[in-house]
Formats: sequence, structure tokens, C-alpha cells
Amino acid sequence: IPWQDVLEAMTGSRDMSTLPLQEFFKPLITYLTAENTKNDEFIGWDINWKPPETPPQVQESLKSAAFDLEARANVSKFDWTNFDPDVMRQLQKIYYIGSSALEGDDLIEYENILADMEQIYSTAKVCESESICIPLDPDLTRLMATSRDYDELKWAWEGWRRETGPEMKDMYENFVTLANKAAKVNDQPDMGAYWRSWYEVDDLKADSMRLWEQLRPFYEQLHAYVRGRLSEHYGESLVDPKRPIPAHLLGNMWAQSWGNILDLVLPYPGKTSIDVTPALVDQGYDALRMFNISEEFFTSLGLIPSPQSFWDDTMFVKPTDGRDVVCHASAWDFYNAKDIRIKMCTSINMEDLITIHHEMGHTQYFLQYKDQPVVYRRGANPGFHEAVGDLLALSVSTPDHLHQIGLLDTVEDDAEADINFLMSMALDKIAFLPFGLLMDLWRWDVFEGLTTKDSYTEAWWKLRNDIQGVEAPVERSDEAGHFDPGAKYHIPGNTPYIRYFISHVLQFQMHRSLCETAGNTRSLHQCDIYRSKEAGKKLGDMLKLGSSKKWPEALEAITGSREMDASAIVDYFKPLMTWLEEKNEEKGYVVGWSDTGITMKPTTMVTVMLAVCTSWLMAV
Ligand SMILES: C[C@H](N[C@H](C(=O)O)[C@@H]1CCCN1C(=O)[C@@H](N)CC(=O)O)C(=O)N1CCC[C@H]1C(=O)O
Ligand SMILES: [Zn+2]
Repeated sequence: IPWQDVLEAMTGSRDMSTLPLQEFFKPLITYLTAENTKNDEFIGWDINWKPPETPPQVQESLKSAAFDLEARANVSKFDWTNFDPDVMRQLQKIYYIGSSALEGDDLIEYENILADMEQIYSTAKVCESESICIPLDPDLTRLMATSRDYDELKWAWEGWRRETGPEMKDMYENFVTLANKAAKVNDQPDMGAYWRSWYEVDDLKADSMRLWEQLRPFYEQLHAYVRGRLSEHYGESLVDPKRPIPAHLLGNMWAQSWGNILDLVLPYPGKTSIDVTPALVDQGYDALRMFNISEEFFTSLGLIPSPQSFWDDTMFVKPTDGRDVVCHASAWDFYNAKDIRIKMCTSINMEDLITIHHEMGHTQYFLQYKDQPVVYRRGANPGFHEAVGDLLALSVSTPDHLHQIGLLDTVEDDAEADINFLMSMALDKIAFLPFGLLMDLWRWDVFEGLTTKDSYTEAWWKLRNDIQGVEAPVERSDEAGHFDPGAKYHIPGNTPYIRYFISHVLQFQMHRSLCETAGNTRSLHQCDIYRSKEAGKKLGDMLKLGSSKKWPEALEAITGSREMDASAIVDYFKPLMTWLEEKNEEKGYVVGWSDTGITMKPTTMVTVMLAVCTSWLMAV
């Protein structure tokens, strides 16, 4: 019906009228009229009006005031000081959007380079003949884990690097240029600085090096023992007992975890093995059943069960329909507060059982912080996100737990079995530390422009030698077109890596605290928080925070401390470190490495120098 009928129905009048409005504001209008008259205010406006000339001294003060405003405007794009802290935190996370800040052709080229590098990595195969070419997952991975043939391992190691790096090398240089362009739009000098900014600390590199200095002595002891045993197995001509270890003999394509050569370095071979791979195979485990081991552990702590959509939509195994998929395991949040998935080409072995826990640590975090604003649906810092799954796997990996779930038929609780177990854990957790550190030491230098394309490989192998004490089994050089960093998923995948190093420190700190919460009375390395609802509640409450609070607050919620510190991982491995020091001494295994193969302990070096000086003085 026409609006007039509606108006009449409400007001009795069919016409719009301004009287009610005037009546409402009458007192104010009366007041304003009186005030303007009293103050002789000019009513209305005259478009030809010009302000009177500002007296000179007033001009000066206006100019300086303007300068102050200008100065403040230049200090930071936003004057954050007068926002509510939480609003300020959310605005910063909305404002700084990383590579998405690129525009037009830059963004298209950036995304295309990433897609091209991922394509190369995920479809690369090494051919052993015209017709037989094998992919990384599962074939080359299995070969690196199980072969004990020096030359076969070298063939796979070199082949994988030939099929991945060289084709990416030029792309990567262009990628770095664009990434740094994006970083500048995010008020950072380069992409490495932008990545480090997520940790909200003054100097993440210095913090990481400090943690590494605390842990390096333990790594050197493990490295010495493993090299000694490998040298005995392969012979000194292939494994020099004083040089860095050849990188292809450590059971992993990147020598980042050495668990697969446990059989070659097991301290007490007579004891029952803690490698449950045979049990998984013998008991007919499939991928789904392995995922359920992890799911059951998480829910035993009272954590959130995976939704049905997770089970429906996750890719558990490599497709058999010939599709090329990215097999490198990954976990995904669809940011709709319900859809989460994992993509994995699961193999039936212990290593993948641990990886499953790692990935389900991510999906548990997604579930826990799903009600946060989207900008807060992140780890407290990226290291936290990487620590969750590994943290729970520390309990699952204990012989007692594996026995409890039927994957170990006997458990021996004596000192030798303990050392065997600690060795298996150290081959993953301690061996990983230098690799977890050096990946971004290399990349930060590249983003900073300290390492350029013509020295990518040289810089990479310098870090691999100096920090990790491994060396290439064959000549590697930039001149030959090699680009060995491209052989590791996270470089073409452009996933930062220091997060895994940080995680290896955090997960033991959290484990120590949750074990106390769970009432553990045994040694830290024997602790299993299975079914502890108290531990689960503490963990869940921290995960719910997402990145809404600075990470020291999240860490404090679990450990009572606001500092990352390596004391927990040192406590956990203490019995093994004592054993290694004694064993290395007893066996005469040299600790440390140098390119010349001549390694001197500091005490020896001083003695030699004194001798030289004395003889020189005598001569003079
Ligand atoms: C196997 C694992 N795959 C990664 C992970 O799970 O971190 C994948 C690929 C890169 C990021 N990613 C994700 O799933 C993210 N979407 C998770 C998130 O941040 O939400 C991995 O790469 N690992 C585990 C041990 C060390 C390292 C390695 O294998 O070298
Ligand atoms: Zn992860």
C-alpha cells in the first residue's frame, strides 16, 4: 500500500512534517540562537571568504606543530599507542600479510615460481634404467633408510639432488628477489627478518645460537660415537674417523634424523629392539589404524576428537590412480572452524607413526583455537605448532607405552635397555638439532643478500660441515650447477625451518612439566602422560590461546617459565650423554671434526703451542 496510508495509520496524517523534529530540538535551538547572538557568530557561510593573514609568530608555531605531526606520521604508519592492546595486536596481524602484499605481475610471478618449484620437487624421480624411475616417497626414502650399500646409497643421494636442485636454482634467485620485495611492504628489510618477526624477540638468531651452544657438546658426543660405529661398519677408507660423516650413510636423504641406522649403532644389541616397524607389519597395520593410535592418545588426554570430516577428507595413502600428489606429509586448517585435514603417503613403519603424531599435533591445535579471531588461529609462535605432536609422541615412543598398545611384546627395565632406548631417541632428537638450525641460517643469509646465487651450494656445504659435521659423498659445487638446498622440501615449499629447531627445545620443556602434572615419578625419558586428563587440560588451555598472547605467556601456562631453555632436553638425555662420554673415551672415538681430519682437543692444542713457543725461545 502507498506510504501515505502507512503514515496515516501511524500518525493520522498523510503528510511528512518537520514539526516533531523541531519540537524535539527546540530547547537546543533556543540555546544556540542565544549563544551565537551573544558571541556575534557569523551565521551561514560565504564561499568567497578568506581567512585573515596569520600573524608571523603564529605561523612559526603552526609550522613546528605541523612538523611534529609529520615526524610522528613517519615514525610508524600507525600510532599504536592509543589502541586497546588486543585491538592493536589484531590490527598488526591484519596489517602485515606477508607475500600477499605483492601486487599484479609480482604476485603472479611469485606464486608461479612457488608452483613450479613444488612441481619439480613432487614429481622428481631417479632412473635406474630407461624404464625404471623411482620417486622419493616411498622408494628413495626406503632405500636411504634400509640400504647398507655405500655405493647404492650414493647413487640415490646424488640422483635425488640431480633431479631437484639444478632446475630450481635460477627460479630460487628470482623468488628471493620477490620475497624481499614483499618483506619491504611489510616494513621488514628482507623476508628472513619478516619470518623472524613472528617470534616477537629482539634477536631470534642469537637466541637460537645460544641454545645451540648449550646443546652442541651433546651432539658432538653422539656424532663421535655414530661415526666410530659407521667407520667400523664401512671401513676407515669410506668413513674417516676424524672427518665429517658422509651424509648419505645416516639413514635419511638429508641426514636430518638418524633413527633408521639404529641397528648399526645399537649400544647393546642383545636387548629387545625398540623398533616397532616389524610389529606394525606383522600385525597387519594399515595407515588408518596407525592414525587411530594417535587419535586415541590425544582423546585419552581429554583433547578434542577429530571430526568425521577429517576422516572423510584426509588423504592417508599415496593414490594408486597415477595422480602425482605432494607426498610430503602436511596438515591443513580450512579456517572455517570445522574443516581440518592431513595429506600423507603413509608407509607402515615407526618413522611414519611418529610423523602421524606430528601432523595430528597440528590438527589438534587447529581444533583448539577454532573460536579465536582468524588472525589468532596460529601457534603462539611457529615452534609451538611444531611441538604439539612431537610432545605427545615422546610418551607414545616409550617402550612401556608401545608394550601397552601391543607393539612391543617384552619390555626390559634395566640400564642397558634404557641406553638402547635413549640412543634411539637421540638419533632423532639430538641428531636433528644442527640440521634444524642450519636450514634457516642458510636461508636468512640468502634473503639478507650475504649468500648469492653463485655461492648457494658452497654456503650450504660450509654450514653442513661446520654445524652438522657431515660432508657430501661426491664433489658438490655451484660451478657444476648444483643447488642442494633445493633437494629438501621446505626450500621449494618455502616453509620456514627454525620452527623445528625451536620445537625440539620446547617439546622437552613441555614434556617435563606435563609429566609433573600427570604425577610421573619415573625418569623423564620413561614418562608417559597417557590418559592424564590434568595434563591434557593444561595443554588444551594453552592451545586454545592460539597466537592471541605473546608466546612467553603460553609457555608459562604450561611450564611456569617464560624462557625457552635447553635444560629439559639435557635432563632427558643425561644418562646417555654420560654413557657416550665414557664409551667414546674407552673406544678412542675422536670427538669433533675438521676438514683436514686432524682434530685436536683444546688441551692438546695448548700443549703443542707451548712446545712450539719454548723451542722457538730456545733457538733465539
Ligand atoms: C612432515 C612435516 N611436514 C610439515 C609439517 O607438518 O610441519 C608440512 C610441510 C611444511 C609445513 N607443513 C605443514 O603441515 C603445515 N601446514 C603445518 C602448519 O604449520 O599448520 C615436516 O616437514 N617435518 C616434520 C619434522 C621435521 C620436518 C621435516 O620433515 O623436515
Ligand atoms: Zn609440523
